[in-house]
Amino acid sequence: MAKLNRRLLGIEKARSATKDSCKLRPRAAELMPVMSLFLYSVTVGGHDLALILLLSPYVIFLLPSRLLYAFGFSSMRMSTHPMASPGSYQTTRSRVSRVGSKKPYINISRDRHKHTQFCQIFHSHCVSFNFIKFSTVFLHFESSYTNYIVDSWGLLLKLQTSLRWKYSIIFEATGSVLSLKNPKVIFVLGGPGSGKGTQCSNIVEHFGYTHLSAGDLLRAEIKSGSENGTMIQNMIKEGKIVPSEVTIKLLEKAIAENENDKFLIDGFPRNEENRAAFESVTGIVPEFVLFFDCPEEEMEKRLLGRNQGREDDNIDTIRKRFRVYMESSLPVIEYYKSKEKVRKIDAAKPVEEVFEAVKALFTPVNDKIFPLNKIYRCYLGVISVALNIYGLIFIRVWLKYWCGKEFTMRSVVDFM
Ligand SMILES: Nc1ncnc2c1ncn2[C@@H]1O[C@H](COP(=O)(O)OP(=O)(O)OP(=O)(O)O)[C@@H](O)[C@H]1O
Ligand SMILES: Nc1ccn([C@H]2C[C@H](O)[C@@H](COP(=O)(O)O)O2)c(=O)n1
Repeated sequence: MAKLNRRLLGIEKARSATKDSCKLRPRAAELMPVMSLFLYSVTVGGHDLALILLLSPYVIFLLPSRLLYAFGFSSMRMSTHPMASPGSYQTTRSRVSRVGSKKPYINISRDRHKHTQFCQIFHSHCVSFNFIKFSTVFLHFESSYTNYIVDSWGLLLKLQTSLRWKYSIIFEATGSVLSLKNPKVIFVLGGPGSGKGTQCSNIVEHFGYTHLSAGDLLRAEIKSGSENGTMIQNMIKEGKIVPSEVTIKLLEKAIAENENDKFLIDGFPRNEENRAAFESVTGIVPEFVLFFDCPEEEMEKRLLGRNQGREDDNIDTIRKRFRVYMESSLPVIEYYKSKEKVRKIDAAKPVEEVFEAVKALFTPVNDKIFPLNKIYRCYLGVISVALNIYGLIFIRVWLKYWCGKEFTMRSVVDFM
C-alpha cells in the first residue's frame, strides 16, 4: 500500500507538472492582437465590431478549448471511438489492450508485479477535445475485486473495493504518462569521453534544459539497492548496454517527475533497440540529435584522466565501451542522419570552443539576428498593441473624414 501511495504521489506530481505546462499554452503573443482588437472594439470601435470579434473562429473554437485545457476540463464533443466498444480487454502492469491486439492504450501503472486481469467493457463513450481524444469506459473485472480508476493522465486511483466495476478514461495515445506532457527532447550522443556531460552542464546553465544522463540514472539505480542493481552493475563493468526496458523506465520517471518540459537526454539511445523502444513506449521523437564527434585517442586520454572514481574508467572497460560504441551506437547516429536530425559538433577542440559551436545550435534564429532580452520583448509587445490600436483609430478617422462612413465591419468590407 505504501508503495502504491508513493507511486500515486509520483504520478500526481507528473500530473500537476503536465497541467502547469498546459497552463502556459495560450501564449501572450497569440492573445495580444486579439485582446487589443477586442479592447479597441468595446471601447472605441462599436458593438458590432466587438460582436464580430466574439464570433470569430479563434474566439469560438480555439480560445475556450485552450482555456478548458489549461484548467483541466474535458467535456467537449462526443463521438465513437474504435476502442470504446464492448469487448474483452486485458490489463497488465502498464497497459490495457483489447485481447488479441498489440496496441496499448493506457498507462494503468498498477504495481511492480506482473499482473494480468481480464475485463469486460459494458459502457463506454468517447470525448474529442481539441486534438486530444479520450474515452470513458466502464470495465467489469472478471478476476479481481480490486478496482481502480485510470484517468487520462495515466493517474491511478483506488476505488472502494465493494465495487465490482471499474471506471476509466482511456487516453488514446502510446500508453505513456508522457504523451500529455509532450516534452521537448534532444538526444546527446557521442563516444565515451567525447564531452557530452561537460557540454550538457553548459547547455543547462545557458538554455534552461534539464540534463538526464542515462548512465547517471543507471548508476543511481545501482546505489539505490534496487533489484536490478547487480545486473546493471555487471553490465556497466563489461561496457555492455543495459536492456532498454530498464533504462527507459528510469528516463520516463525522471521526465514525468520533472516540471521542466525541455530535456537533454545524454548517452541515450545507445543502440537500435534503445531507440525503437523509446519511441514506441513514450511516443517522443527527438527535436534533434547533438552528436559530439571526437577521435578515439582523445577520448581515451580524457577518460583516463577523468578521476571521478568511475568503475568503468579503466583501460579494459574503456576499450570494450569503444567497441560497443562503434558497433551499436554509430548505427543509431546513422539512422538519425538519414532523418536529417543530426547536428554534428567537432568535440576534439577545447571545452569553450566546443560550447561556442553548441551555442549556435541552441540560439533561436531571431535572437541571432535581433537579440532581445525579456524586458525589451515586453516593450515590443506593448508597442505592438499600441500600434494595433493606433492603426484602428487611424482607419476609423480616415473612413469618417475622407469617405464619410462610420467604422463598422460592414463599411470596412464595403470599402474592400
Ligand atoms: N573539449 C574538451 N577538452 C578537453 N577535455 C574535455 C573536453 N570535454 C570534456 N573534457 C574532459 O573529459 C572528461 C570526460 O568528459 P565528459 O564526462 O563530459 O564525457 P562524456 O562524453 O559525458 O563521457 P561518458 O560517456 O563516459 O559519460 C572529463 O574529465 C572532462 O573534464
Ligand atoms: N542508454 C544507455 C546508457 C548507458 N548505459 C550504461 C553502459 C555505459 O557504459 C554506462 C555508462 O554510461 P555513460 O555515463 O558513459 O553515458 O551505462 C546503458 O547501458 N545504456
